[in-house]
Amino acid sequence: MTKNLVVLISGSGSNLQAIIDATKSGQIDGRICAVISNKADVYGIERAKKAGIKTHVLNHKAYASREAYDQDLAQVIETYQPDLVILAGFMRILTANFVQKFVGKMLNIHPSLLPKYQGLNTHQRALDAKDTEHGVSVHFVTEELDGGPVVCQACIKVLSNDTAETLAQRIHAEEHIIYPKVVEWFCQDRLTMRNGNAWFDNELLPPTGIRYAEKN
Ligand SMILES: Nc1nc2c(c(=O)[nH]1)N[C@@H](CN(C=O)c1ccc(C(=O)N[C@@H](CCC(=O)O)C(=O)O)cc1)CN2
Ligand SMILES: NCC(=O)N[C@@H]1O[C@H](COP(=O)([O-])[O-])[C@@H](O)[C@H]1O
Repeated sequence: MTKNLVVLISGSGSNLQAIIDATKSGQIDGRICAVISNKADVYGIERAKKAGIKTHVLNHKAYASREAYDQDLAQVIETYQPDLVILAGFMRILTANFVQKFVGKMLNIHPSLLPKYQGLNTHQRALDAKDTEHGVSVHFVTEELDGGPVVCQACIKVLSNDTAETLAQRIHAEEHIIYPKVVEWFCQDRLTMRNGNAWFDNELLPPTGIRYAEKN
């Protein structure tokens, strides 16, 4: 059964575009019912409009508290009765009350090999630590920031001349492959979150999830 998807963004929306393309190609058996951004004038909104997808802008700066924002955000999302909420570069920390409404059906993509480098500025942190490998993780969202069970990771080698920008470019390429793939699995009912763990085809996934092919 085609799943209802709602995508949350804050910026360029290249991961949104990858998921739009994957729904249009039939890779993902899902329909993006709405795209919601916490920032106006971001290219991700243009991408959604070009694809004929309903858009909402909920500016967090217009709210007195994170709780108040999250209450309105949840209300908008729930009107679409989503089977899956997809955070695609959504840059707001979500409250426990919000997460509880969607736990087990909310995914995030994070630009590090979790549990390394939860939070922000992951590429520079990997360079500063002189890591030889870096990568991206797709995980279920829980109250703990970037601490939810990992579903899938893609790994890249860090090159001697890499900068945060060149790492981000190469990580983006991996993101645009693994995020649509994970959403595809969820829409096939192959992926679940149970008791704080991620399960794939009824097998418990390891803490680092499924490792996508090693890439340079
Ligand atoms: N409760 C949760 N909320 C969110 C999760 C999560 O796992 N649990 N994932 C993040 C996504 N994310 C990293 O992948 C992330 C997003 C935003 C921040 C952050 O520090 N945001 C600041 C504002 C930063 C800004 O506006 O540039 C904030 O919210 O005050 C850290 C990590 C999404 N939410
Ligand atoms: N902490 C969350 C975070 O940093 N997410 C990162 O934001 C970018 C969004 O790009 P996009 O808007 O082009 O999809 C992506 O690289 C994603 O991993």
